[in-house]
Amino acid sequence: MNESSEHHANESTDRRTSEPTGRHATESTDRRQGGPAPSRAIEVPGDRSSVAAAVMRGVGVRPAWIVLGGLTLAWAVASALAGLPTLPWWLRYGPLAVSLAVFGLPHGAVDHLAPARAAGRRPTATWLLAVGLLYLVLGSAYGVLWWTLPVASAALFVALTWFHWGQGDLYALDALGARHLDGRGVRTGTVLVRGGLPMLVPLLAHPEEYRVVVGAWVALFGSELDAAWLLSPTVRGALGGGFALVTVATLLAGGRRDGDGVWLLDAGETVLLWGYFLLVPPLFAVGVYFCVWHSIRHIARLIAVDPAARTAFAEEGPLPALLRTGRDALPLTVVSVLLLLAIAVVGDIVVVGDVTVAGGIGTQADLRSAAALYLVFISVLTLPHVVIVTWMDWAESAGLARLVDKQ
Ligand SMILES: CC1=C(/C=C/C(C)=C/C=C/C(C)=C/C=O)C(C)(C)CCC1
Ligand SMILES: [Fe+2]
Repeated sequence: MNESSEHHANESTDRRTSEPTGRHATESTDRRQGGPAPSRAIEVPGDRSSVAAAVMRGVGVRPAWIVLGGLTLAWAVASALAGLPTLPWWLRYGPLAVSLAVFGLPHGAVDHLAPARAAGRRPTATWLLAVGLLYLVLGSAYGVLWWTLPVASAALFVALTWFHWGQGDLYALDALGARHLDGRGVRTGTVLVRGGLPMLVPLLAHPEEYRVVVGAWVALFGSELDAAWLLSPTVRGALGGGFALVTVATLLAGGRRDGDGVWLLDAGETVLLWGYFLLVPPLFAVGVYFCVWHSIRHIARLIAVDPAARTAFAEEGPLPALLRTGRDALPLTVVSVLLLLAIAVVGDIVVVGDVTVAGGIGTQADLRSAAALYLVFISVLTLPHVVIVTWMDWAESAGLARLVDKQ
């Protein structure tokens, strides 16, 4: 039996003995998805849902708490002692730069393998072709939209990220075995709250930086952002008050269903993220969150759906599992970075051979445009990525799928 068919057999064992994130897969799901005959199956240590929960806890949750909790605390102490600290430019843009190679961009660079694995199948050329086509069609459509309607495209990017990052956290809570999310209302609220924390809360406390960042996206296409109304204290106050109400209502609704350990974790994370995004300056805060929170949680999911990485985690621990997934992500991460560089050179954002590049990108304006180009590039990749992740939710009967399927 070659390596990949062996993995495939492992997967079928897991599918029969447990559920994707704990609950809904049955043998009939397996058959519907065309799983192979179970008789050749080889045991993976631990069933799929318990390994998935352990990966999510150890890889997805704990490091995120340490980093974001530490930063929030450090920021609170520093502001109390010395007034509001300002970040040097390299630190402000640092996390975004790091996300090009570590966790951030790579978390989407396994999209060509992940949907097949989530469905309990082996990725084949047909899967790769389908994912490639999806990226080509949706990515170019969004690229054209940026050229024609930059401001609407910027709004769509924030909305899409709100949805996608909320969807990611909902899945993570499911993987941890949440029982308090067993209802449509509380699940919708959770997507809204978890996505709104990184997308709305920075606007409440740091409107000017928010405007500058989004303004730089549309400026790439020769447009200007006229968002004075959105930045006014009245509008921000109303948005913040409304969002705080939704946050409290969602947590209370969950707590009434089941105030167990995962509910406590959910409430703790929600409070942590409120504090983090209120205190820490947006570009840095969102950059760190993107790498350490959203992306690592998705990577934990990627480990759990890949029989080989799951076995590596169960037998050898998190690092070998992360390395396996990292290896899967490497080729398309390299292709994406090269593509981004090519676009930057063609679009005159980064002038290769210029002294400003040799000594680090020169001015603040250059840096701002480079970061804007990177974020617009991410937005184009995010549209198909969201389709893939939503599809995975359905394949695993988790996350968003349980919002629609279940009351
Ligand atoms: C940087 C930044 C923003 C938006 C970032 C976005 C929208 C990032 C999306 C990343 C995605 C979708 C990654 C893939 O999963 C804000 C909040 C507008 C203002 C503050 C700084
Ligand atoms: Fe993602």
